[in-house]
Amino acid sequence: MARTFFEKIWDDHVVADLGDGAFLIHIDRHFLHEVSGAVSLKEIDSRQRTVRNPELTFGTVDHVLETVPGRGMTTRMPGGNDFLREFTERIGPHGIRFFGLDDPRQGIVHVIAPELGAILPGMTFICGDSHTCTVGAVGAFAWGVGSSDSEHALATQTAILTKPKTLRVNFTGKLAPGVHAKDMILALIAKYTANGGTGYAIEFAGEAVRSLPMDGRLTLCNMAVEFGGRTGTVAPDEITFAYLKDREFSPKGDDWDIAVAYWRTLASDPDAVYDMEYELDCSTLEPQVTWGTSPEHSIAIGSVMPDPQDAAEAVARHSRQRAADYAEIAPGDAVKGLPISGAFIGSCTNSRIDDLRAAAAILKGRKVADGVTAICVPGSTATKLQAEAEGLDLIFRQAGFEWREAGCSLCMSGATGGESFPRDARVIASTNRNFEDRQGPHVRSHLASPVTVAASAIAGRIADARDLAPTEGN
Ligand SMILES: CC(C)[C@H](C(=O)O)[C@@H](O)C(=O)O
Ligand code: SF4
Repeated sequence: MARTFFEKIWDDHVVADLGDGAFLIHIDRHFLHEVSGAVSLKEIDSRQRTVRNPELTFGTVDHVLETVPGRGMTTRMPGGNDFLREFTERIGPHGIRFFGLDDPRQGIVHVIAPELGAILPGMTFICGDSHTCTVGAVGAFAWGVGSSDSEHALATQTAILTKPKTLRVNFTGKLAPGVHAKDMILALIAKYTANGGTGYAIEFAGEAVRSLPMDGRLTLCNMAVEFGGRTGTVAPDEITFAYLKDREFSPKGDDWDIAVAYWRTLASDPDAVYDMEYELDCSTLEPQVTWGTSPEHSIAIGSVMPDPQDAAEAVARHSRQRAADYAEIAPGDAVKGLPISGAFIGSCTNSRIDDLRAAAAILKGRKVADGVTAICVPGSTATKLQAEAEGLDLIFRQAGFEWREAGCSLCMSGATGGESFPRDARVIASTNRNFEDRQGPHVRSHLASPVTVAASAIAGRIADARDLAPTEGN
């Protein structure tokens, strides 16, 4: 029978059918970070269990770790030191590979896993983190789990799961210059709502996806969870293979050839049937920006906030009104032009080398507006070193951006009292969540691509990078 790409991976990993729709699935790779990882390791230790396959398990520190230059193993998050201490003390004795503070392989889990070739096509991959779906971009089944599932996987190298339905999203047409993967996923979520992908293993397909480099594919899959999806994936192709070749944990020599031959068999059979199909035309897609408190509150940058009363469902009408009140924006207001006091380029959505290159191309020869705190936090130490080797850090610094060490940083810590923007700030961010208080108390976060964030930092207000006059060298 014809099978989809997802069904092929699924079939290859079922250990047992447990009945009532539940399956026992083998886990090929398991990543831990200091927040959820500390909890699952503590559980394992308190029950005196051993880790079944430490060689398939990896750990790093990213969430609460300070990102200012010259940091030590410190955090601003109240109680964060407990996570750092518990995690770093407990991980070593289990023989799990750990990329700590001074390891060039340290960084946000979802950024380092593909960079290291620790996630490969056809694999199953979990982490106690909702954005684990990011790494499905290399052609894997990757999903976020709770700390008890992570504990279960540490002890058994398996997870219990119901089989998700399959959804193919066809991004048709070609992207116009200045329009990026972030715009694709924001527009998709706005079109089909933040629950549009609920219950599905999502495969992103179509011409616009095929021509995206790996960093853009990772951005797409990162926000599959903001779409409600169990996972986001892109079937592997030549771009995937070229990206993975010679990475630290990628197969080498003959093993590489054998692996690629297998990976080529993974794409969906031509007559495979998906449970659902969605479509988004990329040829007319504009850069996106959010106005409210959900990624679903996304609009083309030149358009105005829609009337909450136009939403079909009462729940959506209510949540849009609440979001409008929180964001202090009214129906008919333009988002472009709203003054900002903060700009953040970072997070597992958009902190990879392509993101930093694209933002630097906008920042080169320009200055961040007075009154704007602009911060760039590369997603991994390796990305930071690569950017520095290319001189991108200088461009960021000369423009007036802070250039930080790798980690999650201002992406979420506002909600937990860690690194955050000041109360009431309006900021633009390359992150994935614009929830209330996410980046600080009553901070209003507008989500956009790194180029839109860079252009806005320069303008001091939400701006369209395509409107910038050329500068010398640009
Ligand atoms: C702390 C962690 C468990 C959390 C998540 O699961 O997503 C974080 O990464 C986030 O983005 O809010
Ligand atoms: S960068 Fe943000 S969204 Fe990504 S894992 Fe870290 S806190 Fe979560």
